[in-house]
Amino acid sequence: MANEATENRRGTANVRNANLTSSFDLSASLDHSVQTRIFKIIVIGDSNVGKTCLTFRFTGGSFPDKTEATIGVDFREKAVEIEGEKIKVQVWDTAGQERFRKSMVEHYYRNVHAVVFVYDVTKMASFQNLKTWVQECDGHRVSPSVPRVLVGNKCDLVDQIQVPSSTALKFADAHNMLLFETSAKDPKESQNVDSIFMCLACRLKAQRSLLHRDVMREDGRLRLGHESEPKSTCPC
Ligand SMILES: Nc1nc2c(ncn2[C@@H]2O[C@H](COP(=O)(O)OP(=O)(O)OP(=O)(O)O)[C@@H](O)[C@H]2O)c(=O)[nH]1
Repeated sequence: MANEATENRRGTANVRNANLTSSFDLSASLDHSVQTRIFKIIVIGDSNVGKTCLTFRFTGGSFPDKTEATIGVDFREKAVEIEGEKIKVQVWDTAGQERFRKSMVEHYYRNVHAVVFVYDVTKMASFQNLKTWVQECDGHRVSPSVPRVLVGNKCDLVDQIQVPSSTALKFADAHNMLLFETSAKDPKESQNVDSIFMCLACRLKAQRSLLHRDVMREDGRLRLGHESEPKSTCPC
């Protein structure tokens, strides 16, 4: 069971597909002072799509009254508990504007564990630009096996939606991503926003357990014990 340590809420994701690859290289950072693993998740996409608001909603549980364009990067962290393990989810809210990201891009992608691509469902251009964001990510040698999710934000603006779910789903499928359609603004969507990050955290934890088990298999000694580990209960 995946519990959020700070709020004890569970989210059910508005997930539109589920075909992520199941193995990837994960070497989560460790906060040595408290022996807590840290998962680094970066959030990228055009300026104004709502990256800051989504990260705020997840880490602080609210929608900010006012935001300004992110310069460089903002870090936000949230302590969560997954199957009894305390984990820090470290969210890197990156700048969408080119002039505010130039000097930081290398840092965004270094040792990243998961990537969240965001577009604005009311701005077709922000969806079309996703291919550029994917190229940038690939160009920084982020392994294709690092989990990626696609988030269509601002679903509360129902009368202004320009990007049909079916179109977004095709893109997500083609790029091996889960698709979430949600709103950082609508409080009713709060659990869905949480689910984006909790889903990734659960996958990262599960993948790491798999790697551990595989290592044990190679030396043969703990094989049976690890095969009987409980399976992950990832919300997606
Ligand atoms: N209606 C609605 N507005 C939103 C939502 N999320 C964000 N906004 C608004 O969209 C604008 C941009 O939000 P930000 O979170 O600052 O966007 P960003 O992607 O971080 O922008 P950069 O920092 O420039 O990359 C702000 O005016 C927010 O209030 C949402 O879910 N619904």
